[in-house]
Amino acid sequence: MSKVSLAKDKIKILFLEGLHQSSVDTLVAQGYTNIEFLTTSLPEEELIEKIKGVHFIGIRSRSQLTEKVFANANKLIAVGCFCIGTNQVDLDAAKEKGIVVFNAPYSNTRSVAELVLGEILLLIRGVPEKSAKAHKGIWNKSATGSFEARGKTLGIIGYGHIGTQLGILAETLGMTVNFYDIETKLTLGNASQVATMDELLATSDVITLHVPENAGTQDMIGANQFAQMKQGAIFINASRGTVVDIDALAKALESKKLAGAAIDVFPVEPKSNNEEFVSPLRGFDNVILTPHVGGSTQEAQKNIGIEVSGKLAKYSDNGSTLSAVNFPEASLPEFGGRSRLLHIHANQPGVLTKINESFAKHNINIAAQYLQTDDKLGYVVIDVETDDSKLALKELKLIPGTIKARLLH
Ligand SMILES: NC(=O)c1ccc[n+]([C@@H]2O[C@H](COP(=O)([O-])OP(=O)(O)OC[C@H]3O[C@@H](n4cnc5c(N)ncnc54)[C@H](O)[C@@H]3O)[C@@H](O)[C@H]2O)c1
Ligand SMILES: O=C(O)[C@H](O)COP(=O)(O)O
Repeated sequence: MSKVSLAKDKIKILFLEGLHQSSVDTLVAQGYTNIEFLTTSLPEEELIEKIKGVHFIGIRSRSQLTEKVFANANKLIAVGCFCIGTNQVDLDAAKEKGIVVFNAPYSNTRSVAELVLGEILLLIRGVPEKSAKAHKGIWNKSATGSFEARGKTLGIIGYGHIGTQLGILAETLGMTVNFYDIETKLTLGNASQVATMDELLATSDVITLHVPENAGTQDMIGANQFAQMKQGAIFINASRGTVVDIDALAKALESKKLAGAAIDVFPVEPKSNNEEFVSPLRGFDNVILTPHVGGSTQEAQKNIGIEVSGKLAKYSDNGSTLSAVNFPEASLPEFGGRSRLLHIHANQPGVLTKINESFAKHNINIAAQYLQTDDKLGYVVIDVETDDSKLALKELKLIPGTIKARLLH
């Protein structure tokens, strides 16, 4: 058989944003050695040039994979988001081109929960302000505005992986944990779900956000919501910058409605460590500002590298799309001595029948076949004898509705 599948060392991989070394090691250990590694994100125009000819791209939260970028991604097979959030990727545009997107849904959960827990303890004691004063030579030994976390109420908005883990940790400090979520959630520990966000805002001593960025969460906390909070409440956002109206937050701090805040994410974030951080929140001594480092621990980054590179390698090696965020999920067995073909098509009636008719016509024996669909896409995986694979690929490409057809091996 002449070789029509791509050798592993010909598969071009582009990693942006300084991924952990484990991301590279995991792929190299599986034979994928053609990796370009950049430490920064790229502006759209540069990315458009750079992505041409790339088969796999790995990013974190800063790289914007827009429709325009995907339109120029002539060889792209899959995207690895080496983080939780996938809002930086136009998932529909990727899907329309048959490009699978993976992420790491849990690997940095604990790191964010620990950071927020630490911030709660520091803010409730007024430590950031006292520390800032001490640095200026001001000795402010006083218990005014300084409290224990024990017995206080933590209000969590978004009770998902991070929110639940934080809730458990906060309970060990003796905090009462309430949460608001648009879904009815199984509560962990002694947490209580409240019916409305207004109720949560009005009853919490500390409010922390753990929602994703989407149309429903855009500016969900603004002047109206700050007005409903308790006088002297503490506010934390380590979710996404677009969730909070940052000018309204600055006003709530200026007016002393809030006793303090910790903010890790911003509506506009510097593209690299060389760019200045500009924000109306600079200069408040009672505000902890961190440069989007909620998930930036050695443990999280190492695990994310192994997890997401592992998913990319598995998709490349055997077609598994398990835990893809924009694609029908298929968990597939190994294909032994045969060849495996992948066929991604628009989910319209009759595609599988046409494939099977075409293979029958050409006497291509199907050893195994798997089909997964969602509202837009159909994903068929077919194992055939290696001698038939080249013809099978040619026939697959002719099926109406085909978005991508590939021979894995
Ligand atoms: N600062 C960081 O470095 C960092 C690290 C990891 C994750 N994040 C952000 O944190 C977010 C949450 O992470 P997660 O793993 O807990 O996600 P998750 O998907 O497990 O949980 C999100 C929860 O928010 C709820 N939700 C969605 N819309 C809501 C709304 N309008 N009101 C109330 N609840 C709503 C969902 O039902 C879900 O329970 C991520 O989407 C990501 O953007 C930031
Ligand atoms: O979505 C996430 O996991 C966090 O926002 C972390 O993003 P980062 O990898 O860019 O730090």
